[in-house]
Amino acid sequence: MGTHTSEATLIDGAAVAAGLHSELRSAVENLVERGLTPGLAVVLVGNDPASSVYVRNKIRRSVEAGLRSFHHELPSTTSETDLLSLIDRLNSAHDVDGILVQLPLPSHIDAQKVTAAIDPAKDVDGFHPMNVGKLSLGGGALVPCTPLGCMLLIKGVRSQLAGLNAVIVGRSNIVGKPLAQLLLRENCTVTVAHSRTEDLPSLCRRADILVAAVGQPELIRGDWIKPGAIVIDVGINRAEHEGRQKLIGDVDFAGARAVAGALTPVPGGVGPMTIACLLRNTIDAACRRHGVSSPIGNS
Ligand SMILES: Nc1nc2c(c(=O)[nH]1)N[C@@H](CN(C=O)c1ccc(C(=O)N[C@@H](CCC(=O)O)C(=O)O)cc1)CN2
Repeated sequence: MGTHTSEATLIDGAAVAAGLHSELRSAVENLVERGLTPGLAVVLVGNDPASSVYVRNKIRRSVEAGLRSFHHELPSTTSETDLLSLIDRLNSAHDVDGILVQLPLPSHIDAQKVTAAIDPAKDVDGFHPMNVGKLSLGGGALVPCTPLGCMLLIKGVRSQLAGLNAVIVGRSNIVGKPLAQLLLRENCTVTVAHSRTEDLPSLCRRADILVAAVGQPELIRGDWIKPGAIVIDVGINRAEHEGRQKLIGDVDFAGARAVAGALTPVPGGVGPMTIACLLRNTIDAACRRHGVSSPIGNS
């Protein structure tokens, strides 16, 4: 990536997401004129405070974009059977194109069973085994929203990624694993690191693209970063600072800023892209279900 001397460019995820939202609003307008109003059903079980905020924002953004929005808020005592029968009804509902069950679910409910019960064609989270398989085989999948958002941000910095070394710290089904598939598809050399990886700092120093999705505040230090690298911080860790709640990423922001070429902040980086990509997936799912050409570009 050449010699690096200046401070990293900040990747403004909030601004990119705002641009995407306005593109999606126009796309929905276009579809409504053609007789199709995409519908998104959002299901929240329990009252986890962060999940409640995310769900509220998903509903607000869906309504702003002109989508039909369906909202199901269930108590934390809801049985797995009752949740599965709601999913059954949503699978059969003609006006529902996308179904999202907010995670995490209460511990008495098997999240994998719930995910697998969603019609893969309506699985706008991209978590169903059918979509996971299609993503790894290379086509036609609904792609998980956070990794999709990461890719849009990375490609906004650099459109050709072939041959670059990408290191993802974190192997979750929601972020690390699907993002590895997306980066492989771009011909990156991908390494997925985790808690048992030996000498993580040295591995990270080899990364042209470094993604931190591990849920450990400021784990990635400035001196773990290759000069000029693209650094994507997916971490959202909540901490008390002078009596106030503060969000901290998985990357030491100040340290990284002095070394990286481009860097996402927390908040305002990857997070806002997640909801924008959810709406994008809902529009895609609606177009596919109804055999209508999608008005959204493929970037
Ligand atoms: N069914 C799903 N559950 C969860 C997902 C998901 O993609 N599907 N991802 C996360 C939570 N999430 C969306 O659901 C999400 C996380 C963060 C943000 C966001 O905008 N973050 C802001 C900060 C907001 C704050 O104050 O907390 C930012 O980073 O700037 C949006 C959505 C787990 N569950």
